[in-house]
Amino acid sequence: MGRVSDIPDYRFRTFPASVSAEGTVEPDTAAWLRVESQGFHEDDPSDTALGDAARNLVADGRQLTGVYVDQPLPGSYGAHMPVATFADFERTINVGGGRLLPAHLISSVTVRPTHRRRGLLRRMMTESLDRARERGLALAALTVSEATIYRRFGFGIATSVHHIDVTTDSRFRLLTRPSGRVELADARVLLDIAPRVFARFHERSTGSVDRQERYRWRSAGLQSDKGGPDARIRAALHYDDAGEVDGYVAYRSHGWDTTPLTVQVVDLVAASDDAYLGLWEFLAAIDLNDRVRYHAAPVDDPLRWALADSRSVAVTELEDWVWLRILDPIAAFEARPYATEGEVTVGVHDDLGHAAGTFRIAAADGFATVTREFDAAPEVTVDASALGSLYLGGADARVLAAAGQVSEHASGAVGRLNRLLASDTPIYGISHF
Ligand SMILES: CC(=O)SCCNC(=O)CCNC(=O)[C@H](O)C(C)(C)COP(=O)(O)OP(=O)(O)OC[C@H]1O[C@@H](n2cnc3c(N)ncnc32)[C@H](O)[C@@H]1OP(=O)(O)O
Repeated sequence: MGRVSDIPDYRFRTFPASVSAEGTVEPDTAAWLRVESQGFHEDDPSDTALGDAARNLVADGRQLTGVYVDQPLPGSYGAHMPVATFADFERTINVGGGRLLPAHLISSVTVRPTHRRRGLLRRMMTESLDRARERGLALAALTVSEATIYRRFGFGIATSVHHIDVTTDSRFRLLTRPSGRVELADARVLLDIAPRVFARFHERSTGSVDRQERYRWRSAGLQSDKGGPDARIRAALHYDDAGEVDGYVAYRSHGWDTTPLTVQVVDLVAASDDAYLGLWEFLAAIDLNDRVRYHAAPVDDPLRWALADSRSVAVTELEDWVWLRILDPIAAFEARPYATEGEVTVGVHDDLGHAAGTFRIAAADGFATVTREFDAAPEVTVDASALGSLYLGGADARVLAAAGQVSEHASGAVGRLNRLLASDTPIYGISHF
């Protein structure tokens, strides 16, 4: 063993999450999950929670990266417990017009406090992005704990949500009645229904990221954070006029000791505008309750416009949600739709190289041809992070220019870029990973 002050040699290992045919969590997966829980200040997982979490990772097809030290100090965590965790897996993102583009999702990033700021995150991230690029993926995405970490790796805020508190007293009245009706259900039906309703939401909502396995189990009240069932979860379904379920809400009461009495939305998925408003009408009708709290409402929320008193909705927070990283500008910008015609030449700075270069985006008939330019001067310049923010149309190029994140080299180019990339539908997703 070296001197205790020495920085140890690190061993990086990437392996698939694994559970045996008999249901036993494979030891490396179990150790990785225990370290991840510690990194996010969660309880050390019970056997039930460990089993649930491991099966979810396997169902997601997650690749786990662990960083190991071979000779840990005596009495400290053993060599099987990683000092850092990282996971990646593949899911689609709706990039507009119902086009679903496969993307590289990154989550579960933790580094033990005793090993931080030695470049472990940087190495896990750069190697993961390299693997994604080799597999031909054009986009990477993550949701973040702190907004200061990932810009340096080329990620930019692409979608946002509002946290809202809705007062459900007599002022809550919809201006028009949504079609269909709502009925209560045993939350366990969501195990099957939730993915089907979500798939319809995913296809209609630009910015939506396909969901990981855990969502349906949690919404069905079958997996609490501590493992095992969550008996407080309740559910309601929205039926369209043909009797088909096109929306659901899973919710729980905060209990009698909360003032005002509060119902928390755990998950609300609507595959139609009527389902969204119908579910809100239901939530507002719950008796012995004064307030409904929801932490993933659209920034452009139809509820506010649907109410006789828009002040029933209080926005308590604007949260950055999905951060996008363009790995292949040509494939990414040719995959999304375009509502207008036009062209602009964009220069991209990218410290990691993936999106670096000058690209001409020329859009016509809803599609764009994107070409790499070697001689043409860029009309605007951005870094990779701003490119990720602009990609879906969720960020306004004029606003990013005012913020110093887009530089204009040809008069009017920022306005042209903004018109070219504007989305013809609101940008909204409800998956956190
Ligand atoms: C997608 C997700 O999973 S989000 C969850 C992120 N995880 C957490 O918040 C859990 C608690 N935090 C941690 O575990 C660690 O502090 C981590 C993962 C954030 C950082 O890990 P480290 O190994 O210390 O990062 P590393 O040494 O590779 O630093 C890479 C760069 O990020 C910077 N950085 C690291 N952490 C932070 C931070 N919290 N805020 C701002 N900058 C940061 C470093 O200064 C360094 O910058 P540079 O390379 O440009 O000089």
